[in-house]
Amino acid sequence: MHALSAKLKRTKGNFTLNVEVNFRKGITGIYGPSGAGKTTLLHLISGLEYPDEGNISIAEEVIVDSQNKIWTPSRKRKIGYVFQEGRLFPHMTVRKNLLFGTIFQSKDKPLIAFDEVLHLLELEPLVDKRPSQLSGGEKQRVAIGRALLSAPKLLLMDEPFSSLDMALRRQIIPYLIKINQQLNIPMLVVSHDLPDLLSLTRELFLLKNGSVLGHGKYMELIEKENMLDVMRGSGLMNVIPFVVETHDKENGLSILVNKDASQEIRVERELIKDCCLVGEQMNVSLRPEDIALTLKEISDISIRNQLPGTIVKLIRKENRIYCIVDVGFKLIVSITQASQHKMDLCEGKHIWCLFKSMALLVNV
Ligand SMILES: Nc1ncnc2c1ncn2[C@@H]1O[C@H](COP(=O)(O)OP(=O)(O)OP(=O)(O)O)[C@@H](O)[C@H]1O
Repeated sequence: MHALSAKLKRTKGNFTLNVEVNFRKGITGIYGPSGAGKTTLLHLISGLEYPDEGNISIAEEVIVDSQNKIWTPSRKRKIGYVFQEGRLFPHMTVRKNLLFGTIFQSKDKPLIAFDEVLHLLELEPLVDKRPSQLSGGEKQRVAIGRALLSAPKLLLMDEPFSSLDMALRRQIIPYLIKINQQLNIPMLVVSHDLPDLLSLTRELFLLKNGSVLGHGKYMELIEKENMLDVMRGSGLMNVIPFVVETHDKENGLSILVNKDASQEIRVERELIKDCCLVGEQMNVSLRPEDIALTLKEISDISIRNQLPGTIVKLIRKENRIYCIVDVGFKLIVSITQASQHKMDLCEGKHIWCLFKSMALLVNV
């Protein structure tokens, strides 16, 4: 069963959005360049804009159908919408801002109780403050809490990170992951920042010029050339889930393991001091340009991580070659054309991926 299905057409000036979407539960990242139609899509789903034609169903319930003249107003759609800048009421305390969400609950069973929202988003110390006394990340957490208290069947977030600096982004992401794990609702998160989105989800929906370019797992999309082109714009990244296996304090290293791959894969990361206990799960980012390829394992070298793999795809973009390498999970590696020629790299070739322990960036 699809949590959200829609077929929508909407023209604004020279721009036309014409899409068919089917979203499941869990987090989907809506990604695309500026002007692709991401916000328009969220506006149509939430009822802030009318489609010229089309239909929308949430959990199999039809809320819009232009042919049959069905139109459900925003407040009755049971959709939580978190705007870029939070949009809290400045004259109300955090408590009152949160309680505002509950007036939209209608007779339905709440998705989550008020106290649970406080706990989930760690808002207890903030309840008597006003928005002007909060940081950007705290405001964003209150806005998310308010949306959850409206008992939504669907949560929409438009650029939830863009008003936050890097440190605050890192703080918000675990809350969104917790919401996803604890509440069984679909979440659509719009962002034009690919690494941010990948910290949340690998499930992406790509839009360009008002049309759907692709929908699926990041690594599967990346193998398609036209999609790689779009994603290159905001910085391609490998984002891999790992669990902390041990902290080797003597050698200043943390050993991380990925058990989802076809075989267990261990990597070494410079000691992660402040966060992440043994057994904790985390996303680790690795830039495609921080991985080197060699034809054999190298023993006399300071690079700690050396993973054997097979090249499954080579994509040439200008002077750069993007190699998709299967090391148990797929990695995207960026090298120069000169290196490809020198090493005679081709699809199916067995190679080693080398990266320094310091190249692994810990997200959450
Ligand atoms: N009121 C309007 N009249 C005419 N064109 C509009 C109007 N509002 C938006 N557009 C155009 O619609 C297109 C899609 O805009 P939209 O805001 O949905 O894109 P987006 O993908 O969210 O972009 P961004 O990442 O920059 O926020 C853009 O080309 C924009 O210029």
